[in-house]
Amino acid sequence: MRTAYRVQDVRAAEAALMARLPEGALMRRAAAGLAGACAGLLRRVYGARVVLLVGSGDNGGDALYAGALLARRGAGVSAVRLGRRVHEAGLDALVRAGGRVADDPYGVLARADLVVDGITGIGGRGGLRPEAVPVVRAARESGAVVVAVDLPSGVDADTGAVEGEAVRADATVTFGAYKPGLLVDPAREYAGALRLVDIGIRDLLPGAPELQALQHADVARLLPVPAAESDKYRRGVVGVVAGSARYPGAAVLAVAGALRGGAGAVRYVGPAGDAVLARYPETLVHPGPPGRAGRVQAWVIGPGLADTPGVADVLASDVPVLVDADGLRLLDPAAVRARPAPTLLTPHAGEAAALLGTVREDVEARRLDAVRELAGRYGATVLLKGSTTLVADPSPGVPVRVNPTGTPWLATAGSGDVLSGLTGSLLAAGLTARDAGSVGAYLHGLAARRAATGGAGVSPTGAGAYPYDGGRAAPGAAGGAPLTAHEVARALPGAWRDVAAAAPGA
Ligand SMILES: NC(=O)C1=CN([C@@H]2O[C@H](COP(=O)(O)OP(=O)(O)OC[C@H]3O[C@@H](n4cnc5c(N)ncnc54)[C@H](OP(=O)(O)O)[C@@H]3O)[C@@H](O)[C@H]2O)[C@@H](O)CC1
Ligand SMILES: [K+]
Repeated sequence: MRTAYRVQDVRAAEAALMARLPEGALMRRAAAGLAGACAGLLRRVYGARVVLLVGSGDNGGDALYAGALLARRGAGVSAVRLGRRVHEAGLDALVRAGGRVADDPYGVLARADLVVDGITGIGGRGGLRPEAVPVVRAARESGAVVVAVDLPSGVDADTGAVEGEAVRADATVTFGAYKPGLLVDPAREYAGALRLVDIGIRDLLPGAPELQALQHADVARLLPVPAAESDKYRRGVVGVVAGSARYPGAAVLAVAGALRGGAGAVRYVGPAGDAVLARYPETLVHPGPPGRAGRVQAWVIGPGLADTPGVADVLASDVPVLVDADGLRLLDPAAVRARPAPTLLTPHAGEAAALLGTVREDVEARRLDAVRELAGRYGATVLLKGSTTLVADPSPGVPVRVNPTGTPWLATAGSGDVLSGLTGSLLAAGLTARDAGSVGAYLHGLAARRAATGGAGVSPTGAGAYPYDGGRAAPGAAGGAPLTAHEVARALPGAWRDVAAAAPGA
């Protein structure tokens, strides 16, 4: 499992460790890790042209010490000063190693092989300052590999917000712990491939991180496995209330997901029974209302529902309920809060904005805050869809889960319907709402990657989600081809097998 910690927690852990270590030891560890990563990104260090963008603080200090190490290995290293101050000891080290301060930033950037962004790290406030903007643009346009130190400068470490412009890195080398902004959009997009350098603070961080990103082995442990004596009812029945005369396809896609989510049977309730049966004859079909359809262990309601009634009926049940799409528009917040059984809401940014009484752009700009706020307000688990899907528990202090397997190819009609069915099925099979949401999102993303790439190009270790292979690959840039929601559903069993193979002892 990858975890991310807030700046205040990282700083507290660093302070506790620094008190026990000689002066400068932590920065030397950070710089050594950074220089090693830079060397790995250069074909050859000797003779390579490296430009350091150096801000006022210790982030610039890291860049300068790493630059000194590269200069000692024969790189030509130039520092571009962008702050009001500079880390003097770091600058001394660079100059002693043969590096220099650039008189012509644009000239050295135009010839650079590698640019090290040390403008700001966890001490940065607001976006990039105006004087840094043209320099950062020149770095990007130079064609050099851009490596961010700790964080891409200009992104907010704790929230993942990006105000104005920020550095777009090919890779980010971060110290001690991931920061939330490295894993959550929009900042995640700026970070490129991630590498974590251990500087020894791990045991000094608090027990509960701010964020958790599951990997294959974590998901494998959570997958429902039928016992020898299981029958379809013991494995769980998921009820799917979806589709309408206008949108029968949503019912078919939600059922397609539900059939691949581990429940023993899928009960479809609604007007699209014929369309569902034509594609999936194994489905149990009932015209409704849900209260009369028979016993289920979890409900999914919402995809393609239009204005079909049923939401109140389902919310009144005593089993876990997943509400998506049109269901979100029709739900009564008081009824959600009053439920004794778990509720999982699965909005995209626009639906989340409607639930919060704000606009979509606001949710997209501060996804982590928005998902926590929604979960608190509704007393429900909330899965906020997006390229970095988030799952928040209603109890404060429980880490938010961030899904690492998303791909831009998933932004296709009907893929959310598949996710609803899949996740509801995991709920029926007995997973908690938080686990069902994070496992559902993980499998769904992985299935989309498999479908988009024809099964290739997906790392079975889960490391592929944040590729760091010495190259420039970033999530979503993994290649692939357009896909349909049906293809995502069809790729789910393969994704499931990939993940299950990572289980300890599998
Ligand atoms: N602590 C440790 O042991 C270790 C820390 N480590 C490293 O230190 C980093 C944190 O260092 P930090 O605290 O000095 O903050 P940092 O991010 O360099 O920026 C601070 C200065 O930048 C300025 N500034 C602010 N906003 C700005 C903006 N928008 N645009 C431009 N400038 C802006 C502002 O100064 P001002 O210019 O206002 O005088 C502010 O004082 C951390 O990310 C990691 O890399 C590692 O070596 C491991 C050990
Ligand atoms: K930086």
